This record gives sequence, structure tokens and C-alpha cells, in this order.
Amino acid sequence: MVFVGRKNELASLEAQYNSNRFELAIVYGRRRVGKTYLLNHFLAAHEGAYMVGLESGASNNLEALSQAVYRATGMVKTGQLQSTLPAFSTISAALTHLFEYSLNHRVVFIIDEYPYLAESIPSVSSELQALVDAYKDRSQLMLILCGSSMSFMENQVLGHKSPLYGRRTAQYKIKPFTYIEAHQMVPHLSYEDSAIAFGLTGGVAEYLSYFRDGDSLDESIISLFFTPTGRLVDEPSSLLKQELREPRQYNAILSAIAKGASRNNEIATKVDMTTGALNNYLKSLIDLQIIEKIHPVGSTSNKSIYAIKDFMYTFWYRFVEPNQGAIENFNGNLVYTQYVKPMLSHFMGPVFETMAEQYVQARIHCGTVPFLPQEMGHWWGTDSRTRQQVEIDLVALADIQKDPNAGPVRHLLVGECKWKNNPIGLDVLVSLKDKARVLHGEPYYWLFSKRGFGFIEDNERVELIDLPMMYEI
Ligand SMILES: Nc1ncnc2c1ncn2[C@@H]1O[C@H](COP(=O)(O)OP(=O)(O)OP(=O)(O)O)[C@@H](O)[C@H]1O
Repeated sequence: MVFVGRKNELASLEAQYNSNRFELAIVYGRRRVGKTYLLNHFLAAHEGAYMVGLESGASNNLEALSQAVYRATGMVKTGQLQSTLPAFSTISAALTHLFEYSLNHRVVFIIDEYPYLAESIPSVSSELQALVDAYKDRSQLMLILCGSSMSFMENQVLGHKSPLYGRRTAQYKIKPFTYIEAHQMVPHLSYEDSAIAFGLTGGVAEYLSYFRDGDSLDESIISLFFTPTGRLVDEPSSLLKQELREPRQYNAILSAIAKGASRNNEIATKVDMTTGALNNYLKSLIDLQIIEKIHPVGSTSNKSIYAIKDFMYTFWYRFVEPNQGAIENFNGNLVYTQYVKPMLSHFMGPVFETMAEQYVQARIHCGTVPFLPQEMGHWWGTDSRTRQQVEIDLVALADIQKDPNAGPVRHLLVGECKWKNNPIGLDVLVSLKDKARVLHGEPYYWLFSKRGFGFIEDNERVELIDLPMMYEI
């Protein structure tokens, strides 16, 4: 299978490797996002070993660690997973052996699922800390600790309460693929279908790898989400069970948000909780990056709302969970064609806005934007002239001061995103220009359309961007 994306991460890992000094890299990110795949790809080009922390007792973990130390230190051939050598007597003995070896050898050592190892042998972080402190100036070890329990990695490995705090030399938060990378995972799909696959999977590598070459988009969606044995039919709820203690409450909260509740009190009413109690749950969901708290771009007002960040959860709570009975007992095919397919365009609205944001990021990267935005996102508020509610899909802004004697000038890039089956007309541009007046600045207007445009515009302040342009950047 082709290796997609992760150019920056690989370049930084390579740079760390080339330092020839002690390095401690922390790699973390949501489940199934591609951490292990990245690390194995990196390790394939270097001397070293990889182990996985086990959700099991201390002796099994010590055995796994010992075998990996034997491989890393050349006592067992790479590729040979198990040796007849007995496990080290303690974790400290195993790790000391590794650090001693690293005094004369550049060696990579990866501990995946580090939280499991640390749960089963709680002293491991302080053992590591002591060894790092004793050897770091002479060792050539490149140690990589990886985990998907975000709260554990963020609080207990990176956080100030961890014995390892301050010892890391780099940290990598592995993110889901962008829509462009997602397309490389499903090159057999058209741009339009690939964008839908990006939305349904939230850009998560493993889920994208389930879309089989010979299957159409509809066939893949039905077999993954709408058949009782489908690989994604239960995925979000089983992830919640792994990460959180009271999955039922979280299920109810996510379901309420996926179906449109966005303000704290609205969600609280839907799930029958006080807003105080709800806040703790919302915080955990933000930590897990399943939801996010957003406010209108450029605004300091407290108009924040909660939104699902991971589109796979939106899709699942809106279309799969409510139909689980029918999928189990009747025909998932019909559920999809009757209830889901007609609503896909609606589901794609916010996905397309995220794609537009990623497109602007890509243009920033290429240096082909009219100005460098300081902030970017969605905007909503009231137009004081008309007292009407206004929403703008995409706003990027920068306050730029060119003259020290005058105030800064607000530069704006305002975007409207239409996932519609017809080319969009001039009326969309006219209405965007009207809405943008509420932001008081100098706007550039970028229109994004799935099916192109029914007009031509020759104006340096306007860009008309269709799907092929978004993919062929
Ligand atoms: N960069 C990539 N290019 C192509 N495919 C990838 C890439 N990253 C991940 N994948 C696919 O996604 C699958 C899952 O990735 P991986 O096991 O690395 O995820 P993970 O983040 O380690 O998951 P977990 O936390 O659940 O262990 C891989 O087996 C592979 O099929």
C-alpha cells in the first residue's frame, strides 16, 4: 500500500535521528489515525526496535520490553519477534541495558501504546526519567513513546506532573488526513465521492483504507456503516467505551450535538443535565478532539457554541445510530438509499467548509494568498443595519498596519461554500458581498462550488474555485 502524507513528521523525525544525540519524541493522536504506520515507516530505514505496550500484566509487558531490547541491541536478529533469551529481571535492568548499548550505537527504540505499559508497570516513567537524566549527554538513543489515549499522553507524559516532563526533545500530534491526502487513500473515487469519503471518515487513515478499489462509494458506505457486520457500524460508540468511563452520557451528548444542539443550555436541556455537570463532559470530549468550542472569527464576545469536530461522529450519530435497529433486523441497503443518501448533500455542507479552510491553508503554503491570515474560521452574528442574523462560511482575516501614524487595516477573505448539484449563479456573489459589509474591512471574495459556476468574473478581488481546482492545487 502507498504511504500517504506525513512529510513534515518524517522530515522532523529524520532531523532528530541525524542529531546523533539523545532524543525523546512523544507521538500521540486519536486511534486509527496512523501513528504506528508512520513509526514503522520511519523505523524501516533505521537500526532499532519497536514494541507494543500490552493491556495485560507486568510480566507480559516486561517480556515484550525485554525482547524488543534484545532486538534493538543486536542480541536477536531484527525480524525475529521472539527469542529464547529469558526476560530481564526488572524493567530497570532492561532499560539500563538499552541505554548502555546506546553509548556506542545510534539506535531507535519505539514503545507504542505506552499508556498500557505505564498502567501495568507504573514505575516505568520514573525509571525512564532517571536513565534519561543519567545518560542524556552521552547516549545516542532515539526513544519514541507513542500512545492514543490522548488524556494520558497529554497529562501524564507531556504534562508537568509527569516524571518525563521537560525531557522530551520533540512532540508530534498526528492529525487526520486533509481532504487532499484522503484522496490519495481512495484514488479510485472521483473528487466528489472522495470528498464524501473524507467527510464520512473524518480523514482517519484506517477508515479510508477500508474503501475498496472495486467498490463504488455507495457500496462502500453500505458495507461499512449499514450492514450488521460492517467495520464502522459501531465504531464511535466502541471508541467511547475504550476512552471514557460513562459512555452512555457521552452518547447522549454527542447525539444531541450531531442533531443540531450547539449552545451549552440547549445541550443540557436535551440530555437532561445541569449546565454545570454538562461542562465536565464537554471538556472531556474537547480533550478527545471529538468536539470543539468555537466562536465567530475575530470576535471576543462570548458567543461560543459547541460543534462536532470529527465528521465521522456527526455522520454516525445522525444516520447510523438512529437506524441501528433497522440495520440489524431489516435491510441496511434500504436504510441508506431512503434515509441517508438524500441527506448526504446536507451532511456535506460543513465538510465542504472545512475543505475550503484546508484549501486556503494549502494556498498559504504555496504563497498564493492575497495576505497572510492571522485567524480563520466561521463567522456568525447580527447585522446591525438590518438586525438580521448573518452567517459567513469562511472568514480569514488579518489586521495589517502599514503606516505607523494610522491604525491597522482589516484585510478579509470571505468565502461561501456550496455543495450543490448545479453551477452557482451571480446571486451568490452578490449576497456574499452584501453579508461581508458587516465585517468592516477590505474583502476578497472566494466562492467554492462543487459543480462550478454559471458566470464569469474578471475581478482581482474575486476567485471562483471549483472541485478540480481544490484537488489539483
Ligand atoms: N500514512 C499512511 N499512508 C497509508 N495508509 C496509512 C497511513 N497511515 C495509516 N494508514 C492505514 O491506516 C491503518 C491504521 O494506522 P495505524 O495502525 O498506524 O493507526 P494508529 O494511530 O496506530 O491506531 P491505534 O491507535 O488504533 O493503534 C494502517 O494499517 C494503514 O492501513
